Amino acid sequence: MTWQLKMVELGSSLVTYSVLTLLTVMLANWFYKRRQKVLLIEQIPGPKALPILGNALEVNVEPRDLFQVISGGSYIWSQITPLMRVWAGPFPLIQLFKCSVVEGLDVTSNIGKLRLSACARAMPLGILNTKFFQRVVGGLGIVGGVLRVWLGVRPMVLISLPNQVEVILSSNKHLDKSRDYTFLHPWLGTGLLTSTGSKWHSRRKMLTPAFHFKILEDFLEVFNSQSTKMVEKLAKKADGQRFDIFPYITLCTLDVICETAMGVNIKAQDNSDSDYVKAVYRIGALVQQRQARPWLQSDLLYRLIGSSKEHDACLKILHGFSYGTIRSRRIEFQKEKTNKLAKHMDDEIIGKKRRLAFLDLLLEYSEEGRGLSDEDIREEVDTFMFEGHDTTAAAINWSLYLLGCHPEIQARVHEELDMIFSSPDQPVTMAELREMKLTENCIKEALRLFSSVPFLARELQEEAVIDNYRIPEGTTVMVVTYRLHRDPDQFPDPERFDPDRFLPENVSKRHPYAYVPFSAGPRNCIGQKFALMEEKILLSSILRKYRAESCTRREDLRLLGELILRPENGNTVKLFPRV
Ligand code: HEM
Repeated sequence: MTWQLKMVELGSSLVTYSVLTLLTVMLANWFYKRRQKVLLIEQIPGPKALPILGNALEVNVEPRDLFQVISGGSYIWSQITPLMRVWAGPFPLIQLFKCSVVEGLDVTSNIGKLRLSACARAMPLGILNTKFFQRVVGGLGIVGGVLRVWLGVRPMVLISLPNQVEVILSSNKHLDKSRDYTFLHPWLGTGLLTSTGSKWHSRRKMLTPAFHFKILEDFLEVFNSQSTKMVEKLAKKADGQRFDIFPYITLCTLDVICETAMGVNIKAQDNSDSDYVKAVYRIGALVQQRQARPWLQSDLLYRLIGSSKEHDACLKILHGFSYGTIRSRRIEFQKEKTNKLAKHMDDEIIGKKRRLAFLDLLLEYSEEGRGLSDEDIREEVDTFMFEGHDTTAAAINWSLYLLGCHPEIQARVHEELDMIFSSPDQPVTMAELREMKLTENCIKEALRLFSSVPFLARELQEEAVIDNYRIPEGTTVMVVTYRLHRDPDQFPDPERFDPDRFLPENVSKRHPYAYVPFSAGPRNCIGQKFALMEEKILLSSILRKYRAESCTRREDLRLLGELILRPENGNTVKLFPRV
């Protein structure tokens, strides 16, 4: 018996020993890999990072200051070297940007010292006037030319030079979105914006034809009718008094996207108090809040101390609306299919062709047996709702803002529009769209200075080499479009609003990745043609009737870089009827 007991004891201690050895080996392996990664990340200059916390204290600012933290912080370091590494806790984040010299900078080496006096001189540039800036400059004192950020234990690398951005955006390997997008999952699921791998590939292939210009042409009617309504609403405001035009434009773009994506006119311009409209706005703010506050990122903590109840209430309204629309369109779709021939003939006789919303196309794909469930369709429709209205609203507002600051350029746009249109109420067709060259260049230049989407982030699935820095797998790389678009080599005198930068002869001189408001490469914006058409129609419909004056000076602008980049205090303008 005793020898048997001994055998059992030996056996169990052998098991314990093996398990412990295995755990030790796994742990050692993890530490070794982690160490390798940290060593690589630490090659990239950046501010000193605390253990565990990394640079989390520097980035723990109000959401409204976060944009300045990233673009402003990157700016300081960019004076010294073009690549910046920041540790977001234990995670590094790297930013690539342009090396340029600011008067007063004391660059003692590639990793130089930034004197307070230099910072004080840099502040009037209007980019750096933030708490973060002062904290970094005052607290860290010496900064390397390149900024890497550790968000806790998470490394981030910020990039903003065209050749560096090309490495990430042109690649077929670096297609995965960073974990910051996961907070959109409850609303958007894994639709085109948030999905990865084979799901993203097959969806992208399926959805690309839905943005063919023949289909977009059908949407002209929606763009025209909704912009007419917006201009009517603005008539009451066109008395030379100051007002915030931002909500007028946003509600119009919301109406446009609802009608084009789901085929439903929610009349947001008439009823901005509807539950759906309110939920769309509120959920965007809640997602942003969560992204900016590390302690709200765990689901459990979000439930305990976050706004999860409000978040869920918004979701219920949003999903309820989308599913309701999908169900009723599906029933209609089935009926129509049965009566297809008769209906087709009716339409032919009265010369009318039914316009299809994106949802109808998805239903068609689903009926063709392409494996799209109602949930799959809902994900895509909600993605269009999310990506397709705030982005365009911001772009139109920024264009109008800049034209309102530059009356001489606005006068040229008025001249162009007067040449193209015989009356201010004439609906826009493809022919007029093609002719609005200066208007389009103004929109492009506004998107350069104030890109609706101010940052893009990818999580590397394999190592990337940027400017001889090896950036390990698992690192978040963030493209800071705001800085990229201010590269003086690509855009001389970068702060100047100059639509002629987009004349073909000037565009051809630039690096293909110098300008990426719609991202670039395989994961670029699928809706960019739609967006430009809509922007041209909405902006021109305002400018055909009114002259705009902006009430905020460029130097007084406060930027709010949340999911979308917008002016913190709205877009206050004065409108005057054109005679
Ligand atoms: C001025 C307007 C717009 C701007 C500046 C813009 C910008 C962008 C950017 C920068 C991305 C890449 C995002 C990332 O990588 O994180 C993107 C992706 C996307 N956009 Fe847009 N967008 C605009 C309008 C639209 C519209 C009107 C729609 C739909 C109707 C749309 C649908 C999408 C979708 C579905 C994606 C994901 C594409 C993919 O990952 O394959 N966007 N957009």
